[in-house]
Amino acid sequence: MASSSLFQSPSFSLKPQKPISPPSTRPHFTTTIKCSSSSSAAKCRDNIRDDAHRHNTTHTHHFSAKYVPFNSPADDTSSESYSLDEVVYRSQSGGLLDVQHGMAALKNYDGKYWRDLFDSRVGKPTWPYSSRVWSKKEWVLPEIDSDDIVSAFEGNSNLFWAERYGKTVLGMNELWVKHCGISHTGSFKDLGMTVLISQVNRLRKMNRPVVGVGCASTGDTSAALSAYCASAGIPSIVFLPANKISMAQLVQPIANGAFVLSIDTDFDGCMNLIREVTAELPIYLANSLNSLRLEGQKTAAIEILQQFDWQVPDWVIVPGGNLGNIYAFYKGFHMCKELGLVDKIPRLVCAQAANANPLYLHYKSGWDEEFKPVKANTTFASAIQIGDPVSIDRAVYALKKSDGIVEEATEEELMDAMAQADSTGMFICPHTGVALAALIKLRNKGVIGPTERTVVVSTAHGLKFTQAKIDYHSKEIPDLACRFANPPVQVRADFGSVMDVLKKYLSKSEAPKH
Ligand SMILES: Cc1ncc(COP(=O)(O)O)c(C=O)c1O
Ligand SMILES: N[C@@H](CCOP(=O)(O)O)C(=O)O
Repeated sequence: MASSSLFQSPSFSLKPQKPISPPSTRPHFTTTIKCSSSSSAAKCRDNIRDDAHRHNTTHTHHFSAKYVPFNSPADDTSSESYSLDEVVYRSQSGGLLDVQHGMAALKNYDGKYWRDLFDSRVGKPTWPYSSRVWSKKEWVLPEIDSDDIVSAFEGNSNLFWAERYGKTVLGMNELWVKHCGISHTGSFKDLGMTVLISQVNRLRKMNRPVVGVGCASTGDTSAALSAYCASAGIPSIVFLPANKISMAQLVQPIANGAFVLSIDTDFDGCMNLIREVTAELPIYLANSLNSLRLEGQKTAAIEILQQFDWQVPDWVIVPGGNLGNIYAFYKGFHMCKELGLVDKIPRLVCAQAANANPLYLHYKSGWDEEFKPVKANTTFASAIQIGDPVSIDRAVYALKKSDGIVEEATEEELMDAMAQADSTGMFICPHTGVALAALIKLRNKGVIGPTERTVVVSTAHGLKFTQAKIDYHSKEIPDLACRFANPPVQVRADFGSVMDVLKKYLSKSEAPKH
């Protein structure tokens, strides 16, 4: 992408680095709670993990979960299944797997029980339930010992009422943005990675031969993987497509001590390589091909319902790349319906960049033709520059079951949507721009109505993608008008010059409307 002359950026070499040693064993994230002077010695707590141990707050009622081939009938005991303690990513037929929960045991408790239980855990410094992923532990990894959990108290992300953007740009009263990128490593990947790395931690304590954890990445999975591994003292290995991820994303695994391979290919090439490598070496695969990740990511859907006090929104729009997340959202909503917490699920929209739109093309064919991967072209939404998504079957299933829609956004549409949203007080990533651009199209077509409650899922923090914003506001992007660019004004350092530009600016700006 174009670089800017208006903004000065610090120099940082993208040259491949010397191999970095894996991090040594370090303590996990813990929060120390000091004893008040009046508390008795018996009540005095070292940390919340020890406290949970003492009070056995991690009791899980013997719920269970296992891997089954994706789209297996629920509670089918006759067919292929695997313990979550096995290292397995594919079914015997080579298809995807899914984590299947023992629904009969979960159904012994009604919807109110689950709503009250989940609500009761919000905002308490209790291990591991302070994490909004682990506050749903019974529905995520019911059998893991809480001592094995590696958590940064993920989830609890802002569900933001986008009042001004909704009203002025879309004529909507009920536009909400779920800021999943306001999180430990700046993307929704933390939700899945806490689950996957906790399970790896458990496997390593069981002396299973897992020497490290690896992924291919467009920048966010690698950031989450390296942070959670570093926290648990587990080596991490990341395969990155050279020069295709942002500087802020690149520096994350470097800083967290991952072994970073910068490979001269695209994401799909990296994905093929990590699959081959993890089939040969005892390196555990951390991409969403591994269905454990989606167990954490599905809690974002449950959290949205909880934040709406268990009212169901009409629409949820999710930007899609490797296509695990759209299924994770479906699964979270569907479990809430099946277990009686709510009585319906929202319609889902998957939003793709037009430069990397294999799902959109498949949808436009009426799902009829066989899915064809594409060669993904460069897009400012670089984290979804993916042409051969591993979770295509999961995504199609989720969209069919939720009466869903797929929309696409051109570079101009996604960058304008991002810039316009930023101008109303957000600071979103280009992928969220893709989702907002999809929403604009669906509003213009009358598919989404003005009063329908709509949630746009913001998947990463805007601060990871500052170069894209700099390029836009510098108006340095070929073929883009950059309609909402707001470049800084160069002015001489004297009072008269400053007053001149200020008067010009103020004469153009509108008086506030009351
Ligand atoms: C910021 C961001 N948004 C959206 C996505 C798409 O998620 P998924 O691959 O699960 O479709 C990704 C990763 O692919 C991402 O990093
Ligand atoms: N955007 C992702 C791409 C890989 O997706 P995953 O969910 O399969 O790990 C990234 O940040 O790497």
